[in-house]
Amino acid sequence: MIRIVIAGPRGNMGKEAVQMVLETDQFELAGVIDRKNGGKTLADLQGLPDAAVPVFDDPVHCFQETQPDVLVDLTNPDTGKVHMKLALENGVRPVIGTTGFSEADVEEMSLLAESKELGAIIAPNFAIGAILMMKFSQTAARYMPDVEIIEQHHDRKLDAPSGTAVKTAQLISEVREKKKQGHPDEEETLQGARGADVDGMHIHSLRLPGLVAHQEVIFGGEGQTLKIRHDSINRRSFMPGVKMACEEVMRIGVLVYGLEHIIE
Ligand SMILES: NC(=O)C1=CN([C@@H]2O[C@H](COP(=O)(O)OP(=O)(O)OC[C@H]3O[C@@H](n4cnc5c(N)ncnc54)[C@H](OP(=O)(O)O)[C@@H]3O)[C@@H](O)[C@H]2O)C=CC1
Ligand SMILES: O=C(O)C1=N[C@H](C(=O)O)C[C@H](O)C1
Repeated sequence: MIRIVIAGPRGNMGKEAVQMVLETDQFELAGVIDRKNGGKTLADLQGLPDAAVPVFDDPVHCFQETQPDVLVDLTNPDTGKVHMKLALENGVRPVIGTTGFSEADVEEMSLLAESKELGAIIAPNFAIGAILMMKFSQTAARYMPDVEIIEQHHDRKLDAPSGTAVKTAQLISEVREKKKQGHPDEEETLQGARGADVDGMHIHSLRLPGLVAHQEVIFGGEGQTLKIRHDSINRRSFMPGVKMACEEVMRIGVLVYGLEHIIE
């Protein structure tokens, strides 16, 4: 039995994660972290299952009271970083779905996990199809190094570019020479027109109501283009990956950044 605490249970992702943990035989929902509802139970929260799971507003109090194995964090960038650090300091293995971690944040958490000899996972995207999109993009970039990334999300998203787009660019950077794309004399006559620049690759972020999470990686070569696209049309699409990460984090003793290291 793996005892799990979920931070952000009222959110889009948190609600689905609560449901998934309650429905999984080998998981037990030990508690949830919700800054607005400390002292209540899950059953008191609107739209959440009728379960006698304690709600804590203070993460350290939650870890001490419930002694969980795993923290699943689905909050926001600032809170996710604080929760991850507190989890590791209190002997709890973090599974972080929250995006907005910089390379320096990942490095800092990696050192902390190593010093505590605890498994930890930061997963910019839990959807299996999105992980395959990233892997396929890395393979394609070996042969077609000119590439741009277009990510599309709902308009409630706090961070841009998405964690998935940044991770995709990092994976591509591992296999291609650094290069500047477009015309060498290219100039933006409107700032931002060419998007964000990661090692010469451009990322374009769209935010619209009606979208969930979508990404297209477009490669260009002489006389041809290749498009690799993934769409999450609901948040249940992420749950098999969350489940897999909760199991895997119990088997490892270091930080893993990205589920592509787990799905070989
Ligand atoms: N890795 C992946 O596959 C995926 C990752 N994500 C990421 O997960 C995160 C959550 O996304 P989503 O569910 O759509 O966002 P929501 O805004 O729907 O949910 C975020 C939740 O976090 C809560 N929260 C905010 N601050 C705190 C805090 N200090 N303590 C405890 N809870 C807090 C909010 O509650 P309130 O503010 O009301 O207190 C809210 O319920 C984002 O970073 C997103 O990018 C999303 C989808 C997939
Ligand atoms: O905020 C979201 O919704 C999502 N965030 C993640 C990201 O930033 O890549 C994963 C997925 O795209 C949904």
